Amino acid sequence: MSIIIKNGQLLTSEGELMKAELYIEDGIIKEIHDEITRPADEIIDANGKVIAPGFVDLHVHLREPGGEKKETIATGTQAAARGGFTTVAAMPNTRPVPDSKEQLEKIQERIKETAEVRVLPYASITVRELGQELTDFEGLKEAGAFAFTDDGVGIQEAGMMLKAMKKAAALDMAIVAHCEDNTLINQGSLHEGKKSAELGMNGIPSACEAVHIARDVLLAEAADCHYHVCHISTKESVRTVRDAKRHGIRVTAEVTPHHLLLNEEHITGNDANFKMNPPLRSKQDHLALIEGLLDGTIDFIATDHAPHTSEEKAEGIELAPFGIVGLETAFPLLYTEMVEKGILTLKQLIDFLTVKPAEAFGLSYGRLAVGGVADIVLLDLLHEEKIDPTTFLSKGKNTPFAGWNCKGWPVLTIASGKIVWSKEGVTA
Ligand SMILES: NC(=O)N[C@@H](CC(=O)O)C(=O)O
Ligand SMILES: [Zn+2]
Ligand SMILES: [Zn+2]
Repeated sequence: MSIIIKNGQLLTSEGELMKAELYIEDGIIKEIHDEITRPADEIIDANGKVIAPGFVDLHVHLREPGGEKKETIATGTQAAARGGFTTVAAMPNTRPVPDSKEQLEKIQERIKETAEVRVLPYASITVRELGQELTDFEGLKEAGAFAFTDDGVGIQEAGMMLKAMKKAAALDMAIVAHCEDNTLINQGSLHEGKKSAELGMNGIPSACEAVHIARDVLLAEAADCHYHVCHISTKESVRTVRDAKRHGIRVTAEVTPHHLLLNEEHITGNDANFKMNPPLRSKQDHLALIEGLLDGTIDFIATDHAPHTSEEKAEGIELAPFGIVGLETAFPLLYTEMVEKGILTLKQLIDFLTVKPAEAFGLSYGRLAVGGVADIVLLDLLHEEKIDPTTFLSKGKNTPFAGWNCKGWPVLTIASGKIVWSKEGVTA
């Protein structure tokens, strides 16, 4: 099976767009030139489109097994493909939790059978994510675990975290942390600040996240472990990661599109589509996250795609579960709100969604290179369209961005040399 992408535009390392054509065969990029004149089974006209590496999202919830009402590996990876993502790492807060070799092998089977794009499954740090007993790291690594995390809940005890980090370091694996101290949650559903006061709701203080990061960077230093911070959200957290990096500690961090684009002041009424963990923080936190991304403190962007049913989200802010979807809106939102507004360049944004997450975890994906795997997205930077959750391929429609007018829509996605999604009328 061979494909030629004609008349596209490629970003140079200097960030300039230049005309380019790609020849793909057997899942591999075989040629990149300004013009390619050889036959192929399929010809894609990319006139006016940017050719970028398929995006890499190292934080998604696919909900299978156990949460199939919210999402499945099939629907979640269809949503990924539509959003331009060709690699996603799936969180282990499923039922059952992938906390044994057997459970992870079952998930690998389902991925093989039903996934549209590459799925890297996380394994849990502790049995059933209960924080009491470490899982079988060796067995889970053998079964193909991407890294270890108890996402959804923080590791409460420093002693348990240190043990996990030492074991992970010995296996050259990363510990990926949802940073939340249970004694500081305060039964909150929003950030403790202006909005929680205004709505008369309990708030989650910034320290709830930052104390775990401060503790964990010291533990990572002691264990010489790669420690990764999920969905960083406060200015104190950014400061702590920045300081740890300065001291040579092996820490990386991700930020979500919603924390880059929103803060508590955007929350309208009692709408649970603004409820996620960590919560939307203050305007100052919001600005600190952008600054942290620009100065290299924060390594990359991950969506934390967290689908829930409409019934669950209709319960209002205090009762609904935490989480919003992100795969199908990440690029258009970030392009429109950050690139068009001059906060990031197009190259910076694409790097934060491709080569940066890949580099942080030593993955070979997220680059366009001859001899490399053909993971590609074509982007239409000019086409304007409003975000409409009813068109989502994800089962989750829970987004606070409905109705936002965006440019920069993915129009065709190729994963491992196979067209996995295309906008109507775009394929040859
Ligand atoms: N982010 C969220 O608000 N929710 C996530 C859990 C998590 O990422 O901590 C979920 O699983 O729904
Ligand atoms: Zn989390
Ligand atoms: Zn998550």
